[in-house]
Amino acid sequence: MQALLAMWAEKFTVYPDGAELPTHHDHCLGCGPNNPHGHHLRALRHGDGVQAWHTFDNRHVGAPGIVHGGAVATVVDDLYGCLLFLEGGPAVTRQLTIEYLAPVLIGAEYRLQADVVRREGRKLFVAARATEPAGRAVITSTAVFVKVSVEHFAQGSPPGVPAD
Ligand SMILES: CCCCCCCC(=O)SCCNC(=O)CCNC(=O)[C@H](O)C(C)(C)COP(=O)(O)OP(=O)(O)OC[C@H]1O[C@@H](n2cnc3c(N)ncnc32)[C@H](O)[C@@H]1OP(=O)(O)O
Repeated sequence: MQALLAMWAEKFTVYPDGAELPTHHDHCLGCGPNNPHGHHLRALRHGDGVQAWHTFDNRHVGAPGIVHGGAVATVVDDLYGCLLFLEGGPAVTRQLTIEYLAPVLIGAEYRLQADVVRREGRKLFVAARATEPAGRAVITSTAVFVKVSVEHFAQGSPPGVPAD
């Protein structure tokens, strides 16, 4: 676990515009490449924010043909988690809101964008949206993240339980 946390701290560095951002870790539900239930999200720096193109598949279905709202929230939350790589240090979700404006469809590609709206002490106020290729927004979101030290995540590895 300590090695994982040390490796993770190195990910909070400078990324040029357009650069692909790292994953949180291999088994992250949002972006981990080795999580068989995961979304395998890949995010790029886009200006001062992040963007991703994402297609949900049948593992994330809610109503037939339509993505489960919780799966959408997972991806948006993780996209914010990628935005944190541009903020120099980790933070965690304290509040997440999603406006489901139109059904998100299985098999359709969406563009996701997330940006920091403002910083206030330990708090980051962020906003995101997912749009169809033609530009119509299907979801909008806001969230409050609170900055924490890397040690915050050591809570997730109680004695005797492997980190992954
Ligand atoms: C790099 C990370 C990977 C990201 C992966 C994707 C994101 C995630 O899934 S993170 C996992 C889910 N989230 C969590 O597990 C977080 C669980 N919550 C916690 O651990 C704690 O509540 C924590 C650390 C966020 C804050 O704890 P603590 O500092 O004791 O809280 P508290 O002092 O009450 O609130 C912190 C600040 O937020 C403010 N605040 C709290 N709620 C809100 C809100 N809804 N809106 C605005 N501000 C708020 C408080 O007023 C306070 O402000 P200030 O610093 O000015 O006093």
